[in-house]
Order: sequence, then structure tokens, then C-alpha cells
Amino acid sequence: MTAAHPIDLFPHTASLFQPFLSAAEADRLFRSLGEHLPWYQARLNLFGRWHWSPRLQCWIADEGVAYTYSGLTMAPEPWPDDLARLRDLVSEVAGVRFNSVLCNWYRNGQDSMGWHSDDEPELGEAPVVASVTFGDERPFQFRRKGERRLATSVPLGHNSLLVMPAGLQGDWQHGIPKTRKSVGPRLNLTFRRIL
Ligand SMILES: O=C(O)CCC(=O)C(=O)O
Ligand SMILES: [Fe+2]
Repeated sequence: MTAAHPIDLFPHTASLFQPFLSAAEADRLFRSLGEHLPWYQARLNLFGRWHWSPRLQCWIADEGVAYTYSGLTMAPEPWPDDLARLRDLVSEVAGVRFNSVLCNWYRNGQDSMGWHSDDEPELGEAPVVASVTFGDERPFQFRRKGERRLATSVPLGHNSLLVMPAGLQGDWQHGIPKTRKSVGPRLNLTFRRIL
């Protein structure tokens, strides 16, 4: 693992580690998680209309942990061995015992994630969130809460780990925009601790 590269999101500093794992391990995880995780495309209700979520996802957590996301309470899937090992490593780096992970699969440039903060009540007051990416790079954009202006964009590419410290979610939103560029699949794992 390389030294942390600081990302200034005043008054917070996020840490980017890239490369995070060995190249062989990152390639292996990308292939095996892409193939074996129980991916599905969620239906979301936005202002009274149903839409397909613009990406595939799945949610994995310790037994007994429940999570509400976009108005849906999800039952967790169990941890595959390789993902449990990755969780333990990410937990060690971030200094938090993560008990769940939201997995996102962006099939191409038309898949995206809208502006949001990871601030669901079940994450507690000031959650640490750690995000591992495999596959094609996409810009991870930040803007201050209450502002529309884009502040910073962090390229999150293959074999990267971004640690967002406690408090950051209270001040900042993030998202992954659609792009007309030709981009292949990208897998993102957002580790969280549900209280
Ligand atoms: O794909 C990403 O890098 C972002 C995912 C994300 O923000 C989330 O799952 O909450
Ligand atoms: Fe997020």
C-alpha cells in the first residue's frame, strides 16, 4: 500500500491510497466480485415515479444489520470470504470496524450516482466511510452542502482506496456523473459501520 495522498475538503481531509492492493490481488478481486456478487438493478421511487437505478448494486453486511436506502429497507447478503478479508484490511487502514458494504457496479458511462452524502441515521452522527474501486476510472465529484458549484473532483480508478473521515459527510456531498466518454465497467465498494 502506498502512502496516503491528502484531499482537502475543508475543514476535513480525505485520504487517497492508490495503488491500494497488489496488482494481482486487485485484478483477481475485480474479476471475482464482479462475477460472484449478487448484483441487481434497484427500482427507485422519486417524486411518485418509479425508475430503474442507473447502476447495479448489492448490499452485504453482518447478520442482523438492517439498512434503509432511498426509502427501501434492505436485507443483507452474507460476506464472501475474499470480501470479508478486504473488509478487515480496509477496517485496519481506516481505524473503524466496518460491518457492511454497499457495492455498486457501473456498467458504462451512462451509469451514475446522484449527489448525496452518506448520512443515513443508522450510520450515526459522524461516520467514517471508506471506498474501494476496481475497474475503469470515473471522477468522484464533491460539492459543499447547499451549493451547486462543483468544488473538487477526485479520479477514483482501479485499485484505489478513499477514506472519508468523520464529519466530512455533514459538510459535503459527492456523486459520480454520467459521461459520454467510452468507459468500461467500474466496481465500487463503500464500507460503512451501521450502529
Ligand atoms: O462509486 C462511487 O465511487 C461512489 C459510491 C457512493 O457514493 C456510495 O455508495 O454511497
Ligand atoms: Fe456515497
